[in-house]
Amino acid sequence: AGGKFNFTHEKGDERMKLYSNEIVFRGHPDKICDQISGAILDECLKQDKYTRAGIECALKNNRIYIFGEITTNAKIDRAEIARRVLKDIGYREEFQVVENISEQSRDIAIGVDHLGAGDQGMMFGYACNDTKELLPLAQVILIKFAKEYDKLVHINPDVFYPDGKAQITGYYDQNFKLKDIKDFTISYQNNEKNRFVTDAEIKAIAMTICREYGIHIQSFLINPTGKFLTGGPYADSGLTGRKIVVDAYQSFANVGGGCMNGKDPTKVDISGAHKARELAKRILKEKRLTWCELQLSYAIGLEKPLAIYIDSDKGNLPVSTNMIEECKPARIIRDLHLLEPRYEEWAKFGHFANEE
Ligand SMILES: Nc1ncnc2c1ncn2[C@@H]1O[C@H](COP(=O)(O)OP(=O)(O)OP(=O)(O)O)[C@@H](O)[C@H]1O
Ligand code: MET
Repeated sequence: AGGKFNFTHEKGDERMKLYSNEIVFRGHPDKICDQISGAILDECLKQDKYTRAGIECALKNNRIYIFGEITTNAKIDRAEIARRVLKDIGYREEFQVVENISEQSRDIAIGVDHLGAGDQGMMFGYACNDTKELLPLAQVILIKFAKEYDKLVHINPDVFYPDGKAQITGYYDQNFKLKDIKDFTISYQNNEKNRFVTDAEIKAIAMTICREYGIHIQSFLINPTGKFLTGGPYADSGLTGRKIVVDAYQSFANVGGGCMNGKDPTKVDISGAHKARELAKRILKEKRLTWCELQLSYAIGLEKPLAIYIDSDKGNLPVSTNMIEECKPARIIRDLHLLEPRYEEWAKFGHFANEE
């Protein structure tokens, strides 16, 4: 097992290196915006598979702003969708919605209508043999933890509130294999009535998940300010696309910079990223690699990717002509079924958290 980081140790130096990764919970303000963007896109795609959308949200206190570009024949109530998402996450307040949407620029549409990429940009895909999910172990642990926390919020909403996040600072050996966790940092919003009991419940969840992988947690840092009662958009405003690292590989791979949420798949920020992940997994298995990282790049309006770069523990790997064909946006959309309405789901715990 291992990852793309290969720590060189001095001869006889057995010390482990420390590396960290993080996740945010479904009720984190930025993640709320990601899920609303995804949910609006899903509703549009259900009714009109030719929908073009770049939907962004901002959230502060009880007001949600929805803006961006949507060209669709779908008849949807965006405000209602936003309120439904907030309720599903566990927010019980009334939210005001402000909208400002226009159609996609005709100048952009010309290129996309001719099957060209919806934007320029770089997208990275990554896979490693740490886990059966082909993701780094510390990432898998945090995804499982965030999913368990989400269950707690729904089972016991008067005690556990939706906002929060978690971070692992792990000890890694020279093959970049997670050996143990130095600090499991957890910030969870709660009613602050019985922290002794609720902290114990939270710790038990983390320990149970880690035990499955033979990982020991040396120390917990729980709500390190001492208190986390005020949360959600009352403590921190939210924006779509501000958690792009959580959405992808939680710091274990490079980041292209584009957001994957609220964008229809003619936009390569979403389709290119999912294709890069699929190719990384495929190449990893075919070539029995420890890790594989792939970069795709596109120009707006052009069909073929400008370049594909494949890196791995066995060095750079060649790119086939077939691979370039596969990476044309229309092929990706068809092959990966990207017109299915799964975008809200993908925004919840990261885009690669629910792969079959
Ligand atoms: N017709 C056009 N042709 C080429 N470039 C355009 C066209 N119209 C707009 N642009 C440029 O593309 C930019 C959009 O790129 P940007 O990377 O900000 O997109 P995004 O997908 O909304 O955001 P992010 O990548 O941060 O998630 C616009 O701000 C503008 O500079
Ligand atoms: N928001 C734009 C759209 O709707 C995409 C980014 S600008 C190239 O197409």
